[in-house]
This record gives sequence, structure tokens and C-alpha cells, in this order.
Amino acid sequence: MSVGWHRVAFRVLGPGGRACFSTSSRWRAPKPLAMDDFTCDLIRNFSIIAHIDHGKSTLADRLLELTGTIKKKEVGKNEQVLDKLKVERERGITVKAQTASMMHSFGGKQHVLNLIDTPGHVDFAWEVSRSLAACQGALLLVDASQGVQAQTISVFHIAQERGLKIIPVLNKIDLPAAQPERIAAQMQSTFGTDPTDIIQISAKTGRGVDQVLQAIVDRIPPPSGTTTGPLKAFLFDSMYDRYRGVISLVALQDGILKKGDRIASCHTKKKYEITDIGILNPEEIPVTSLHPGQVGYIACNMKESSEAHIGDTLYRVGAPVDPMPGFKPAKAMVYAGIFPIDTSDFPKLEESIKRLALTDRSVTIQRESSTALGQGCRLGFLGTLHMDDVSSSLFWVPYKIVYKDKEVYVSNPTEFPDAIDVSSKVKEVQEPVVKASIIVPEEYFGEMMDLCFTHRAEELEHKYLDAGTGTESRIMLTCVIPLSEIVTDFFDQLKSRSSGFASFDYEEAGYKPSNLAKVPSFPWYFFSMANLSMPLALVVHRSHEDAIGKLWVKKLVKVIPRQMFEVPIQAAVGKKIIARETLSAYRADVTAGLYGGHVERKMKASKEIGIDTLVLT
Ligand SMILES: Nc1nc2c(ncn2[C@@H]2O[C@H](COP(=O)(O)OP(=O)(O)OP(=O)(O)O)[C@@H](O)[C@H]2O)c(=O)[nH]1
Repeated sequence: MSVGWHRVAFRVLGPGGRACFSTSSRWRAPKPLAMDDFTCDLIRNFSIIAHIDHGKSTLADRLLELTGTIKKKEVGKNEQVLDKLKVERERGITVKAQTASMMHSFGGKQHVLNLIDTPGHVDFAWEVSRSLAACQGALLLVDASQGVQAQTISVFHIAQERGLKIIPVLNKIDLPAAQPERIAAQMQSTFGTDPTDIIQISAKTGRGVDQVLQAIVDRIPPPSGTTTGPLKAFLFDSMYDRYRGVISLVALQDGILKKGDRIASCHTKKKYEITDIGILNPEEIPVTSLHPGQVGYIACNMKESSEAHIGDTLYRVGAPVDPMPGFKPAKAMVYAGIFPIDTSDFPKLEESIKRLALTDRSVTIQRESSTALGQGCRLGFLGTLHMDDVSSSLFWVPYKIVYKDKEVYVSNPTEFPDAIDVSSKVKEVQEPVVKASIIVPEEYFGEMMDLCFTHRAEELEHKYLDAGTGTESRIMLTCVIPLSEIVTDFFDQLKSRSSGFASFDYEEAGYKPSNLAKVPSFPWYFFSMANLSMPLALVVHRSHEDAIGKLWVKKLVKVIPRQMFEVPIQAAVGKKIIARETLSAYRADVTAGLYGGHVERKMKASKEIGIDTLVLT
């Protein structure tokens, strides 16, 4: 959506109650809104943090309605506004943010309540922490029937570490299965929440939501900042507009930001000029300026999403400031190589991948050239969620190779050393690990322990969440587990082995030495047939090498076209053959297999083994 002509459908009042904007049936250019009078004491910046499906979007909608930001909808037809906005904007903008500024009068004074969206998935833990850095408080929303879940705990910890004022809210109390007392006790034992602080609501019916609004103003401290200090703006989110490029969401710390201002990024030192500035209400409303404590959007001719570094600090050109503490650029933790089936399709593949990276800052791309697979791309993702849409090749985590004189991170199998022994230059190999937490009903505890063990989990600990309540109990299991173990089938197994009752979350926990081996000589014949000189390679933990080797050769036997002669297919670690199958020679009806359907079946089979883009014929 471009600013310019759009239907003015909101009523926004200035602090004195004067109308700055009124509903109009005509199309007209919105006059920039003056925000000067909204001083810090009249501003509250907050987030809603919750486990998936606990009602974050529904509560956001009720708050928008209650403040008159959007029109009230009939209960039951509660299509979510902020979600809908997202879909609508997808035509021009890829919006991940659901940030909105609401105006509401408390004690006769107009306040601005900035609801700041946080990504709703574990992969974005770091980004959650960054968006919470723009807030002074958070509504911790818990479903009164489901209770505390794994993600509730992780977001609580992030909010607590940031020193935010946390307002505990129990949602869905209208549900027959709701057990507010029990869940309140759970929150007390898990977070130390005082049950009298908990606000009980139904975001669906609107019951209790007015108390939430009041608590935001009463309990959350206002932001601080001065208009006289050098300009300091905190970049906490971004979205992409086809016409204007990157739109950044900023929280102003100090100084005043206006259209035409020249700003620079502390991280990249790149300079920009502000071409558009405004607030989200939840649609864009241009403003004359943004003041300390305020939250809004800016467009500044930033061309690629990767330029907007979440957590970056922006300053006025010529007046550098110290960046906000704790900034680190988002780092890909899972990699996948993608190669086109038909090598001539590479430009098309690269073009579409580049478009993806333009709009999604969490995907990084590198060109990759492989004698085996031709030209391709290596994509880096923040975590597992991002790969849902990519039915691609092998997933790969960045390993750390500790040499005698240096440490090197490798995100590509070809860079992994062939032989790792003490006599070589490599001292050790380390792999990334995560701290995982799983919450399950007690009856699935054994299954979950087994799942963790088979995925090389260590440091397993557990505790009962409902200790002493005498009810059916749930257990929280924590462990340290290699990232490579959870990027494949871990989620699926977790869900199926707990009948869908387990919730899971993880956070990065550094690197640990590991006994890994490269399985390089994937079947020699396979490569020689395809006239390849570079083998595919896998890195596996030694404890899995036999099983994985067997699995791969079994799958490859189904995929590789048969020849006029028998072809042995084998996997090897070093010189040791760990698995072997034989691909039999063609019989009389040899040509039957070469027609379309057969090739497609092979492609399908190759998808299963994760090399769907490999040239097979
Ligand atoms: N009965 C009842 N249902 C609710 C209530 N609040 C939300 N829901 C329903 O719960 C489901 C999830 O609500 P959402 O608001 O989409 O939850 P969310 O936390 O935004 O979900 P994600 O965006 O996936 O994180 C929807 O079907 C809502 O209609 C409530 O107070 N009572």
C-alpha cells in the first residue's frame, strides 16, 4: 500500500481531545498527524506474548475495537483484523508485523498505546527479544484450558530478562474446559505470579478486556527519552513494500524524527533519507514527526530487507550515537542447498530465490556451484520454521571445525574435512546445540524421554508443572540436543508420539564437541554414471552412521536409473563401507522405465530422500 490517496476510516484524537482526523466518505490525501503533544507520560509500549493459538490476535482485535481504532465486529464473525491486514497487504507488501498504535482516553487525557508485535515462533527467539526491547511491558497471555506451554515459558523468560513489566492474563475463560484456578496456580508455581495480579478474560466475547486496557496504563511504566538528545531510533521490525522498498518500524529513544531527515545505521553505516514517516493505526497514517517514546514506521529508500537489521540503532547523519546494547546480526542456523532439475532453469530459480530474500530478511542466499549438481543456491534460515515451504535438499547446520591454529564454521558439506583424527590438523569438531523444553501430559513422558534419547539429548531434567494440585499432571522436560537432530523429523515425531499434546520450544545453546563423521563416498557409481566428479556428502554422528548409511543406499537404489549391468551402491566412511545395496541390471522390458511417469516416480522418490532437484536422467 502506498501512502497517498486512501480512504480515511479512522478517528484519531489528539491529546487535548481535538480531532486530527475524521471519518470521511471521500477519498483524500491524509493530512499528516501532529504527534508533538504525546509526551512520554502519555505513551505505553507493550507486546502480547503467548504460546501459539492462546489468543494473541483475538485479544489484539478486541483492544483495537475497545479503543475505537477499528469498528466493532459481531462476535462469532471475528475475522482477525491484524491477520486480515496481512493478507490484504500481501499484494504490495509482505507484512509480518502486526504492530498498531491505539489512541485512548484515560483520566480525561488521550494516551497512545503502542501494541508491538512479536514473532510467534520459536525460531525467532532472538527477534522476540529485539521487539520486546521496544516495549516497557508485556501481556503474558495463557489459555485457561491449556495452561502454560513451552513457548509461554520461553517468552516469559525473554520478557523477564528485558526487565519488562509483565501483566498475566488468563484467556478463554468462556470455554467449558477452562480451569482458571488451576492454571493460575500453575502460573504461580512456574513464574512466581501473584494470582491476584492475573486478569481473567475472554478475548472472544470481550469479557474483562477493559481491565486489560486499564492495566496497560496503570501497571506498565511509560518510556523515557528526551527531545533534546541526539537522534536515536531503535529499529525493531521491518516489512517490504514493492514500491517503497523496506519499511522499518522504529521506537524513538531520543530526538525528533521528520520526513527529509538524513539518517544512518550504526551497524552498516549506510545513509538514508526519510521519505515517509507515520504510525500504524493499524493502517499507515503519516505524521509530521515522531517524538521520544513513540513508535512508528519510516520509509527511507532502503532497497533490500537484509539492510534493515533488527535491533540496529539509527542516528542523524553527522551526529553518531552509541548503538543500543546487545545487537548482533541475525545468523542463519540451518542451511539447505537448492539446485534446479534442469540446469538451464538456474536463472529462474535464482531470480525467485532473490525475490524471496528481498522481502524476507531471515533468509540469506549464496550462489553455489557444484560439479555434481551444477549451479545452485545455498539458503540460510534462522531456524526450522522457515524451511516448511522448501522441499529441498539436505538440511545442514553450521559445524565448527577447531584446527590447531584457528576455528572455522562450515555451512557446506564440501568444506567439511574428510578425515578427523588427532593426527590431522583438526583438533575437534563441534556442532550447534539447543536447549529444548517439552511440556507433555505425564502419560507421554516415557515416549518423550525415548524421543530425546534417540536424538542424542543430554542433560535431561524434568519437573511437574502442577505439583501439589492433585490433578492430572503435566511434565516439563528440558534437555540439550544437537540442532541437527531437530531440523529433520523431530517435530513430526514429537506430535505423533504425544498424540499432539506436546509443546516444544528451543533456544540456542552454543556449540559442543561431537563425534562426527563425513560420509563422502556416496555411491561412487551414482556419480560416475551422472558423469560427476564431486560426491554428495553427509555429516553424521558416529552413533548414527550405520543406520543413515543403510537408509540412504536403500533409498538411492529406488531412485537411480537401472543400467545394462549391475550397480553396487554403497556408503562409506573413510575406507570402511558402512552400507551396500545392488541395483540390478535391466531385464527385457528395459525401455518401459524410461517414459515420463517413471521419471516422475523417480523424482518423487528422490524428493523423499531430499534431493528433489537433482538431475537423475
Ligand atoms: N472460546 C474462546 N476462543 C478463543 C478466545 N480467544 C481466542 N480464541 C480462539 O482461539 C483460536 C486462536 O486464537 P488466535 O487469536 O488466532 O490465537 P493466536 O495466539 O493469535 O495464534 P497464533 O497467531 O497462531 O499465535 C481462534 O480460533 C480464536 O477464535 C476466547 O477467549 N475464547
